[in-house]
Amino acid sequence: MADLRDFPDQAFSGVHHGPLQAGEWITLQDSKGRRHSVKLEREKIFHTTKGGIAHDDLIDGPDAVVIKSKGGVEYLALRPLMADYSVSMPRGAAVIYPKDTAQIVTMADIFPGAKVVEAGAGSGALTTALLRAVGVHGQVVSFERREDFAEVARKNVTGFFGGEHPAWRLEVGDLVEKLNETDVDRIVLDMLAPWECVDAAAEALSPGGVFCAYVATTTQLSRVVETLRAHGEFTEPRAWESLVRDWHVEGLAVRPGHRMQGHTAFLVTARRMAHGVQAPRKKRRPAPGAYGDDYTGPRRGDVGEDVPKATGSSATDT
Ligand SMILES: C[S@@+](CC[C@H](N)C(=O)[O-])C[C@H]1O[C@@H](n2cnc3c(N)ncnc32)[C@H](O)[C@@H]1O
Repeated sequence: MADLRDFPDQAFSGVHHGPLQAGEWITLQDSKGRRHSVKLEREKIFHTTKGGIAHDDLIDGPDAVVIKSKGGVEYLALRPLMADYSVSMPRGAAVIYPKDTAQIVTMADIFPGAKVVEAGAGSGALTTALLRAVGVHGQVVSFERREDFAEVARKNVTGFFGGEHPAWRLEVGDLVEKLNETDVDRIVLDMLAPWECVDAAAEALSPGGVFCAYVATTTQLSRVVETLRAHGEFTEPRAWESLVRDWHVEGLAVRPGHRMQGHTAFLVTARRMAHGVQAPRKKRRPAPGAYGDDYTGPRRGDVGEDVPKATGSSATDT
């Protein structure tokens, strides 16, 4: 095995320099912003409605050029950034989009040299970002229970880094059954039922380690948060979502774009307490609709110091 100290800083960053090479993926973008991912191959033609573009006209030339199709239409030819690659690569399972990947890398505090566990690997979009963040001196162990998806992830991740990333191990199987790592710094879960993995995650995480789940629906969100609370040895979970809106900026016409990246999923993070140490919990009122027969405390709509007065007249406010 190679000595990791021999790797230069940019080894396995997925960033290429120098002339475009046969076998590389590039993005061709037309004047309307439509993008096409193209794998450069000798003697191949990229066909457009306005004539073809010969791959050979790009191979051995510089990155970031304008190339014309035979019919005279201009295309911008660029090496893709990681964010471009992750949304255009072949998919098995749905991928995490760059807006959420960015949140995960920062808010789950993925750092160079970290030991990270991830499930499920799906198509490998998040895996790519995790590997880039931990670098060659870190470790990412990805679990994927579907063999066909694991294969897609393997191809996408090695395709991006131009070879097997030395910090990556992909395990085919269920995280709950196969996870036997310890001293894990961060665990990131993107799956249907992350609450089923809370005990296994707690066993694997170091004190202070970060648990992060990405869930699409409010019912999943509620279940994972309540499971973390019930476990006891996690700090109070934090839940949020991010919405991204581009702006149109042209002369005096400066306004929000008409479309935005709205809901994709919620993120939940919590820190692992030391083994045997319970996190202090704020006293909570039962959620509306959860009053038991023997409950005599304040109810929504009561006026009290800690109970906001109900406004409006929805059915749950009565
Ligand atoms: C939405 S996909 C993950 C996509 C991935 N994060 C990406 O960015 O490409 C969810 C994946 O989790 C896998 N999965 C669900 N539960 C799992 C478990 N307990 N252990 C391992 N993989 C699991 C599913 O097979 C599926 O491929």
